[in-house]
Amino acid sequence: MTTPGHDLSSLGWNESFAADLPAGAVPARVARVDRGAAEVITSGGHLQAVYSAPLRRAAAEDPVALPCVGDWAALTLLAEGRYELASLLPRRTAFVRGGVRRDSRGGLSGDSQGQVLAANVDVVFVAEPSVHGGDFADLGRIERLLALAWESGAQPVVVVTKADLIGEHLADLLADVAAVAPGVPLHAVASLLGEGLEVVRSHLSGSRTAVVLGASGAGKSTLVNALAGEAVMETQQVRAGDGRGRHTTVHRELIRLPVGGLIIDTPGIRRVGLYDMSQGVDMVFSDIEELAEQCRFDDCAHESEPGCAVLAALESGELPERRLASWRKLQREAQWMAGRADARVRAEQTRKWKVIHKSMRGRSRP
Ligand SMILES: Nc1nc2c(ncn2[C@@H]2O[C@H](COP(=O)(O)OP(=O)(O)OP(=O)(O)O)[C@@H](O)[C@H]2O)c(=O)[nH]1
Ligand SMILES: [Zn+2]
Repeated sequence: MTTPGHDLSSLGWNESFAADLPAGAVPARVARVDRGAAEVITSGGHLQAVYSAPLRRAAAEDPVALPCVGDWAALTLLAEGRYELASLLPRRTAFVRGGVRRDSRGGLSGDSQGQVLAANVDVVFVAEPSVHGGDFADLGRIERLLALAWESGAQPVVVVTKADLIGEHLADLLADVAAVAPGVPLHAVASLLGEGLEVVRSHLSGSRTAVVLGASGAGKSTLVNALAGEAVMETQQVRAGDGRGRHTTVHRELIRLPVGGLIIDTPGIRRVGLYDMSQGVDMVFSDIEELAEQCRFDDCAHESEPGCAVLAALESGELPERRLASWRKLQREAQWMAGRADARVRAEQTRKWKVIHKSMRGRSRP
């Protein structure tokens, strides 16, 4: 095993990853990916590493095997002095877009055509403004983003941003948000005023890696800059102010904060709220799942069944109507998405059979 420089631990390297590193390989974290190559950070600095032939073959079989930002990779030194990205260390967590099951996460044998958007994320900050376009924080959006966060395997943390805009009603709002985020740390910040940042920052200690999910204008970039203590991300004001488009700046996807900790920010992660989720829904609504276990019938649909614990909780006011509706809506979405993933697997199987048939026909011909 190579002894990594102290640099690597600031990138999130630890003994657990070290135990997975093949003998003689050089560890590196993927900062950005291109076609067939990745920009990685080693203890020696940034370098480009081309994918090995076995890695490319595995990726052709299943795109989940493709390196993505946040991955830890094993590099081997080629004769010409260049580095090759030989393999990926098993992922601890992953944001996967498109129907890859949890058990295949990070493995090299996903069962459908998924795409990994970010790997080895420890913390997911769900950013929701206290006030947004005249409305109060959107509880449904928080639930949806929490589902995605749980699905990834990372620890969700809800951050109510722009707390200065709601004034004296903050405590009431936080109580509402806490009710839709059982068991999830909840903080309020006013990034522009530098308030509430310390406790949010503490989730990054030990060089942990975070992503920030939230709607456009939720204050994600402002939050990251405030956490960093300097401008590491472009905010909407900057973009509007200097009139330059985003394309003019070199956009970093793995951002190391000067105060410690890392942030992954990619276009894919920015759009992740529009993608799918499934098991995450059960975790966000653990209170309803627990109620459902007490229903008289195992297959209770919580519509009109006698002895339904969910309806009883609704009746008593213990379970807010809005939350039940939100649960039903997200469940329907998750089912629809799961159905699409199944369809994709079926299409894939059909394709494989066609290939096999073709080769068999080819063989029987002279
Ligand atoms: N009042 C107040 N405004 C804030 C605060 N944080 C951010 N804003 C403002 O909200 C707007 C959006 O902030 P950004 O940080 O650019 O939002 P974003 O989530 O990164 O937006 P996208 O890049 O579009 O996804 C900017 O005009 C910020 O100045 C805050 O703590 N208080
Ligand atoms: Zn029921």
